[in-house]
Amino acid sequence: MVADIPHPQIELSGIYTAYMGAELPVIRDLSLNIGKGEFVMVGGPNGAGKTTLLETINGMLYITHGSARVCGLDVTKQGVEVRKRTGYVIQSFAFDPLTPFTVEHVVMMGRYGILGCFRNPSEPDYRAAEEAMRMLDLEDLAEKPIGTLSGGQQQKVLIAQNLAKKPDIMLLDEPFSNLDLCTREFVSGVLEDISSQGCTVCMVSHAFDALPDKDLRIVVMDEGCIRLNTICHSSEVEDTIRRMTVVS
Ligand SMILES: Nc1ncnc2c1ncn2[C@@H]1O[C@H](COP(=O)(O)OP(=O)(O)OP(=O)(O)O)[C@@H](O)[C@H]1O
Repeated sequence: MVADIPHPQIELSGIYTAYMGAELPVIRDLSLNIGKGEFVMVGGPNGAGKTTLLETINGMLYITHGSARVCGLDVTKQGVEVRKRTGYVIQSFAFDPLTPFTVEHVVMMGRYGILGCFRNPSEPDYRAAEEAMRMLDLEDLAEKPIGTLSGGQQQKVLIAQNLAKKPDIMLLDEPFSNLDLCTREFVSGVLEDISSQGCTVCMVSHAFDALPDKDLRIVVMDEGCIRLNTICHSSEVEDTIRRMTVVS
């Protein structure tokens, strides 16, 4: 276990999270503190509750017991505010080939949640969207219809969309799943940059070959609980997670 964080940005204490209509909670008595700007890898076997953890932090799921504070906000009461400050790249999303939006439209959608209803984007919104596209090297694709892009290109657009929000926390569910090694390294570098600028990065991933060359927090889950919460160098992440998830 790792030392306490004096002012955690994500503060979960004894939480239980249930899906609507489900008899039992998926996450059970889970406590986790994450500090501002940390780079966190969440691992564990299929069905361990990793996505459920991200969606709990984001205020998308029903927390039946315990306390959850994110950016100083009570997740159960201020979920909308939490989501304005949080980017969330969901797992394996693919656009319909006929989706009528271009890449720049889709990236700009990242601004609409914080803009509010019936307000047109203004200069700072266009700037944020352009910067996000530049960071992900998408400028040449800006006017292409999103549905005509490859899976990996669409994945980069979704990351850019969330970066355009300028989030305090970036949650990513298997962001590397469609990416080749070179692109994984590139995206990992972008995530490392935003984390060193103070954005907390919390990533679920089964791919360990393109992590930033530094110490990361590793959270290993199983059956809705945290089995390990430690800090180790990225080169040790795969072994650490493998040791914890080996079938006995
Ligand atoms: N919408 C839902 N309604 C009810 N139960 C759900 C729902 N989504 C997930 N679950 C259940 O919650 C548990 C944890 O699922 P979750 O998607 O969080 O796992 P995971 O660790 O992200 O798995 P994977 O690595 O396969 O993506 C599973 O038992 C799953 O069946």
